Amino acid sequence: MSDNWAIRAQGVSKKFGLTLRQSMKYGLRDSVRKLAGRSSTTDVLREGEFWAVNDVSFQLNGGEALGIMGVNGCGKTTLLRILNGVYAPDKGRIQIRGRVGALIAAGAGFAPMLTGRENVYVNGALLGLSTREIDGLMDEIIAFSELDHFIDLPVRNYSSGMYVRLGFAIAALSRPDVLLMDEVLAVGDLNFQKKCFDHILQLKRQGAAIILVSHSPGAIWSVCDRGLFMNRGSVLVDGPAEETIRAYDDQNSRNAAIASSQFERAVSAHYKDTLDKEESKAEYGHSKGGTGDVVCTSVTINGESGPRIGGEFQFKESIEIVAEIEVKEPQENLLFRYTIDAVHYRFIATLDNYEQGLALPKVMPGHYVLKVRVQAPNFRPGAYVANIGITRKEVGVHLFYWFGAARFVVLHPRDLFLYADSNAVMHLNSTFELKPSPHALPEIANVIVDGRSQA
Ligand SMILES: Nc1ncnc2c1ncn2[C@@H]1O[C@H](COP(=O)(O)OP(=O)(O)OP(=O)(O)O)[C@@H](O)[C@H]1O
Repeated sequence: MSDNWAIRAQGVSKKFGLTLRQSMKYGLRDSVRKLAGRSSTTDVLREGEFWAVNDVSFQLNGGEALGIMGVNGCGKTTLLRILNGVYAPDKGRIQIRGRVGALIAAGAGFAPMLTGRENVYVNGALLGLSTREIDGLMDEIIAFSELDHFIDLPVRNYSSGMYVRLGFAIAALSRPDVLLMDEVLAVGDLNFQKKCFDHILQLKRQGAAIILVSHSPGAIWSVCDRGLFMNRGSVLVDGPAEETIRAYDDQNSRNAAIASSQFERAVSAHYKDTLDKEESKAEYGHSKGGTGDVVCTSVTINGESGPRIGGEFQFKESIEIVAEIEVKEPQENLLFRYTIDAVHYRFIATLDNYEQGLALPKVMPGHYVLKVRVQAPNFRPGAYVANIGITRKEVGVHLFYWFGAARFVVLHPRDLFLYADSNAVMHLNSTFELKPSPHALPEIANVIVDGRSQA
């Protein structure tokens, strides 16, 4: 194990009570037990408590940056607060070498009645700087934060962006050995964010250990070498930044699928009465309808080896959509059409038996299974929904429709995308080529040949 470590966390856990009342009751009880010299109950969960951070261990060396990702409420900020000494862990041990600069919540740690300048002195002293050192840093802090004459106004009048500017300038310019940054940087405007990231990278080059909590894959990608992906207080991935980003993307895709189906169920329940009567409400929630001459009783999406629990597929994995169909009256020129929705867009693709070369001039009453195989679909990682519509070719009336009939998730390919972008849904097969221009210097021409670097 390297001796250049700046942070060591071993089995760190922190629990909270679900209600303030309960937390206060347990807190009081624990204090009394401590005073009476009895063993503490901090390392077990009592009724109404949960682990906000659960058995987290990692080591970070000087000059390394660690990104922490995870959905809201998974324990990222609590972990930062433990590292910063705001919370004592209920279990486990933290060791930190050197001065810790932290920006965890906008405005936290500032006395509202004091001016920005006075707060710099207070915070600088808390960081262990002498008054002389703070004097020496003051101009740099004012210039970096771009607060100008606002530095002499009480901070209670600051905007949230101004809090962040001052908070970052104090934390990052006080020559920290460890810098802890929460998502709060996103409050600043884009120019300021860029300046902060440049400064963070500079600190890293100078040997500081950086921990950055962010929901932005771009921020993690550009700053961090390693990442932790957290879920419900625990670390599920501790690895290269790309692995962490992919785990986070995959979880977001799954959550989007679950949230959209829950939303749909809630709206369906709300509209249930009207739904049964109305026939042509083309929205989620009014999810099924039509004349009923043909009905589809189930839609499942299978992978190459059969049904997929959770509807999860690898990127470009072929899918098979299987529908159970009941035809109640003889039908001519039957048309089955699937439409696919992405998280932000409706109807990004349609699949229709006529377009795909299957004419159905006459279909007699009975039960059928409709199978549609899609070879290597080019959906980017994300969550998708399949809707089915059944009509006759020449008649516009829907015999049946079902919005949100099935959902599936395309997982992040291990080695292709850096991160998913929920606005981009299609992957276009293409080739990239980089060749030296005819005017290139001979050195460049020797390095790049047909898009491949040569040693
Ligand atoms: N002081 C507290 N008292 C009780 N519960 C708390 C407290 N602070 C955080 N929690 C709970 O602990 C869990 C983890 O919260 P935390 O703020 O660490 O999550 P997070 O991953 O930083 O979320 P976000 O991405 O929304 O910032 C949440 O369920 C939250 O409600």
